[in-house]
Amino acid sequence: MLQDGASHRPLNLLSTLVYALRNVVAAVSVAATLLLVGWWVPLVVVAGLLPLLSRQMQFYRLGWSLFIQNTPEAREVNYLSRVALRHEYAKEVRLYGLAPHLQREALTRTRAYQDTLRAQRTRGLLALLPFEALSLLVTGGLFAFVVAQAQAGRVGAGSVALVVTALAALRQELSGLAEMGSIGTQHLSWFAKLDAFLNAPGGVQSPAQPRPLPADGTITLEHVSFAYRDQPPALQDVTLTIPAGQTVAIVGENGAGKSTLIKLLLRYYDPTAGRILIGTGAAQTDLRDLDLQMWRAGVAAVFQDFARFEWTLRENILLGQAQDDARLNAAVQGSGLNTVLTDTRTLDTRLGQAFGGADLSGGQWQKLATARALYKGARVLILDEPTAALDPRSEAEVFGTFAALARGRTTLLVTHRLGSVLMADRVLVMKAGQIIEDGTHAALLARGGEYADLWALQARQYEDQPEPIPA
Ligand SMILES: Nc1ncnc2c1ncn2[C@@H]1O[C@H](COP(=O)(O)OP(=O)(O)OP(=O)(O)O)[C@@H](O)[C@H]1O
Repeated sequence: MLQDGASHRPLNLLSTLVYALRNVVAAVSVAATLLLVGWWVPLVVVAGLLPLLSRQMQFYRLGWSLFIQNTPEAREVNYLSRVALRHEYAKEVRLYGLAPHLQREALTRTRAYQDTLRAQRTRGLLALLPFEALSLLVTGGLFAFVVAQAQAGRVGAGSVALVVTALAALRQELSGLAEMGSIGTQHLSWFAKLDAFLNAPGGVQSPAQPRPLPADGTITLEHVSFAYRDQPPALQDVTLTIPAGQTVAIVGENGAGKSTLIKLLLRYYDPTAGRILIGTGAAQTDLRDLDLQMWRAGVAAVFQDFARFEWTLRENILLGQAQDDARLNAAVQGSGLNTVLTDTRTLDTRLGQAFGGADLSGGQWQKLATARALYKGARVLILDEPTAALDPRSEAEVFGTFAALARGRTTLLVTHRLGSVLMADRVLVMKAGQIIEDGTHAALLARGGEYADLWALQARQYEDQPEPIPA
């Protein structure tokens, strides 16, 4: 609603004010004309119109409240049309023959909304009728009075014509004023909503007086818990220290809380309880006390659901930073993106269908996202399933690069492919929001716990005779 209004509300508010001013000036001059017949005449006209005007304002207000009530419904319809039209849904929309269903749903919802709107408008208009009749009665009475005066020779025929015109004009101007008043109020309500939105508390904020970034990048979690809004905890009482420069693999079943832990480290959310500290000793600082942009500038990541910017490959890597040829070359080689480049697909090829550009395969996009993270050259590297879309050869090559890249940086690797865990100094096993095992690959295998089970399960899948999956 705010986005839609932004293109026209500010200008419309201004023109509404101008129209309202014009209505006031016109109404005052017409009322002055009527004074010629009698000082009480404009007063009677206004008194006869007031109930109608107040009803009209109510009617316009009703339109606004219906608009607000139906915003969620309008959003549903918008979403349905996005699903029907956007590229990322197209394969499944076609395969499952979704288009007629989407169309039906959108039509049903739009019709329901329009039916409510029509019924409310009809009721509102009918409610105006008695007030309309009252004002006509007053105007008619005045007209009869002026005609009687003319017959008695107290006013001329010209005055009768003047009064008839003035009565109609005054009615029109006052009605216009009521309409402008209501429309103006709607614009102001929109501004009030915009203001509330812009000043809404929530989300993470950078502190007003940030503390300096500690030189040592050790990360400590102290009794950290976190729950998404209205959800059960995704992390529960996690306590952990990751010394600067360590490479840590985080494994565990779906929904265990691995990505949530990463989101907290990037400060997309703050812990619901406990705290995250950066540095060691006296310099140790709560993550919430650091400048947000400064902290994030020191972190590079390849996300599970990395962004596919529909720009050139080069722009996808630089993301607005100045180009450093040596770094760019290292990022292209290190990510395996060099294998994606051809005579016709260079770093300056535009990607994405929106602009008629070329498209990449899932794995090629992933290499591009990796090149972006490598180019950033941060002191913390986060890899959340960074090779999920890569073929085995590319995966092996990219892991070779990661191992080299991880040297000297704190690296967190979230993965389900346990083979890739071997590059890590340490493995954390998560389950139901908690860290249930913590140690080196060898130590965890020797322990014979969850990690050893997962390892054995995955190893069996590569054997010639895998065990049957239990029913
Ligand atoms: N944005 C969100 N809003 C609400 N709940 C969420 C959100 N993101 C994740 N969750 C929930 O939080 C829990 C932990 O999810 P998380 O994504 O951290 O798991 P994960 O270990 O990374 O899983 P996977 O291996 O499937 O990627 C899950 O129960 C999930 O449903």
